[in-house]
Amino acid sequence: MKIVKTISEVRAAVKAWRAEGLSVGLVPTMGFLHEGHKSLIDRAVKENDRVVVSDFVNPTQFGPTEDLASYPRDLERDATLCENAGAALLFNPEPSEMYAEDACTFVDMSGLTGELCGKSRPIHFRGVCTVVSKLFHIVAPDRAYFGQKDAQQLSVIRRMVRDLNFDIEIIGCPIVREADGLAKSSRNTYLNAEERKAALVLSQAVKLGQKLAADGEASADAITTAMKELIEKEPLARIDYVKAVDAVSVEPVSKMQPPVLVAMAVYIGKTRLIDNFIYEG
Ligand SMILES: Nc1ncnc2c1ncn2[C@@H]1O[C@H](COP(=O)(O)OP(=O)(O)OP(=O)(O)O)[C@@H](O)[C@H]1O
Ligand SMILES: CC(C)(CO)[C@@H](O)C(=O)[O-]
Ligand code: BAL
Repeated sequence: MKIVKTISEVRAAVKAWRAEGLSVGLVPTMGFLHEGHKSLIDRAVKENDRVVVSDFVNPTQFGPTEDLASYPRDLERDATLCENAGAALLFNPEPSEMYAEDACTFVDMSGLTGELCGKSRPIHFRGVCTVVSKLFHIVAPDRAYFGQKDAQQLSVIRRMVRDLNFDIEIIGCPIVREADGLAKSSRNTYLNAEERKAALVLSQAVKLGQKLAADGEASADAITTAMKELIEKEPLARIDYVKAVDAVSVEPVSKMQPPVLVAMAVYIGKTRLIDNFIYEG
């Protein structure tokens, strides 16, 4: 596996593969890779001749008071995981390689981003759409892989690909969890032992919501209220949002008319974690 830092090196590698008629998969990440990322890479390796993993903590998707500076990084460990998983190329650019100092073109969306993380992090999806568009242009993959853990991101990327006619298949991959249920996340490393225990309240709320929906509760409000009540019992937890939305339009729903995305962001101490489930009926 090659580790490259420039756009021209990525383009040269992809051009050579294309000349051989090979297919290409892309797994965009912000690094500090774990089993969740590995599940995306594994799937990409199965479905494509060559896989590119991007490892870039994208500054434009972080708000001014967010954790850009402290976001965990470990390129060496990431490279080992990617190589063992069978990736062909790890793209780890510096911010200056991705963004000219006078860059003034961004990809923004007027829908799908008004609720959930888009509401709490107002510039977030503009940054995500911009960097993912750039990665799509740089790598020009056949398929790109995203986790269901970032459910709104997946809906946003699907819509962007449709609206901007990217000729790329978007593959959504299921949430990978720790043995006790906590969704794997690079930000879990911020948690101390007490917070790690408290963080279980997110997956417990997911399980409760799933059970209520499966048992036939038709009111989205009844489900999210029960989930909030459970989370509020945990003293270290502070709810950012727990909300039910249409999984495609990301607009709030009152009835559990599938497909419904029930998503949450919860602070455990200072760490903001997300989790969700989709009710398919
Ligand atoms: N537990 C997981 N299961 C499945 N996919 C995941 C999981 N965690 C992250 N991903 C996916 O990996 C890709 C890269 O995500 P990212 O690098 O932000 O990882 P992360 O661990 O979610 O980090 P963060 O702490 O920022 O939430 C995204 O498509 C994301 O949805
Ligand atoms: C898609 C992504 C790599 C864009 O920076 C990021 O938002 C992430 O890791 O989910
Ligand atoms: N996986 C989402 C990246 C972020 O929180 O910025």
